[in-house]
Amino acid sequence: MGERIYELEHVSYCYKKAVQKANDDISFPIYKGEIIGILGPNGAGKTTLIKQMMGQLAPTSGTIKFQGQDILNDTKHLLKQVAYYSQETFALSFLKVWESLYFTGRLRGLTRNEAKCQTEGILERLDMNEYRHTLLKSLSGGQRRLIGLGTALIGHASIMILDEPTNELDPLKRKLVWEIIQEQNQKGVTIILVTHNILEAEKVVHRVAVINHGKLLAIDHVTKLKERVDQRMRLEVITQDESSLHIQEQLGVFGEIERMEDTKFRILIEKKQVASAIESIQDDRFNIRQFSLLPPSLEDVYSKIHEQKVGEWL
Ligand SMILES: Nc1ncnc2c1ncn2[C@@H]1O[C@H](COP(=O)(O)OP(=O)(O)OP(=O)(O)O)[C@@H](O)[C@H]1O
Repeated sequence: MGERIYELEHVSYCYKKAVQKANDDISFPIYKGEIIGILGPNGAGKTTLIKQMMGQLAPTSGTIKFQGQDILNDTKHLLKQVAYYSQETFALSFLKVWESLYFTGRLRGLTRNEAKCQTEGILERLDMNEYRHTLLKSLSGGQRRLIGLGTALIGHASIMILDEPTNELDPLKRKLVWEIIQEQNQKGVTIILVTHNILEAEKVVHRVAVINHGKLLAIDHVTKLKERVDQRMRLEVITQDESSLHIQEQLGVFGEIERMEDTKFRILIEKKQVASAIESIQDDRFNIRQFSLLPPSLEDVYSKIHEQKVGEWL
């Protein structure tokens, strides 16, 4: 699997006065050059884990090694190599957009010229040139997030930790961010990504770690995880309003059916029956407005993992 950049060994964290641990005995490695997604519901412990990986919180127990050394022994070494995109950008609120990028670059050791040049490149790439003199606090939530990503990009760190980089972004900006993440990875940057956007993340991440209630529930390559869920194809159909009342029974003959919304159904179909099912549903009596055929997805994996007992997917 290659060089281990991070090694988490039995990492736990308990906030003062908290009843439950925010992280509970988490162990896994992160490899050089990968994009690893850390998934889990609200309050699962993802941000706490990342703050520990940045040396901002010391584990209550367990160890986090960065390039073989306990990170708490040398956080300066870590900070030179890891760019962290946090959900909180308060510290930069009173800077202008260009200043937030330029000074972050200077803090990462860039010369004036390098910082200036990279600031220009990033403003261009993020399509934020027209806001260069605006204070960060006066930007919209999504625009602030983009500049937050910009501050992670400047200085060419070899590892990027991104906490919810697509939150609050419109579809085109989300697409841009996923493209930038892939571009960075192709240049050799290791990317650790926290996101709730499983559908979109699936297209870029190599491995995922799923956590809930502070515990690691699963960690593996996306393809390996997908092999462990129901392999039937998902045929999703949207019917015309008037036919939807009886349609469930009729469509049910093709496979296991689930009503997702009033006129939207999902049928699990054996691969060999897909062709005949698609031909049949086009008959007028089904009144189908739209259909799509999907293989098992990371979202299916995610749902399944949460239905099962802790430890069953490890
Ligand atoms: N500063 C804090 N003091 C006390 N408890 C905290 C603090 N920050 C987080 N917690 C608690 O720790 C647990 C994990 O929180 P964390 O922010 O790590 O979750 P998360 O997975 O990042 O959630 P989200 O997806 O909502 O951002 C939660 O129960 C949360 O209430």
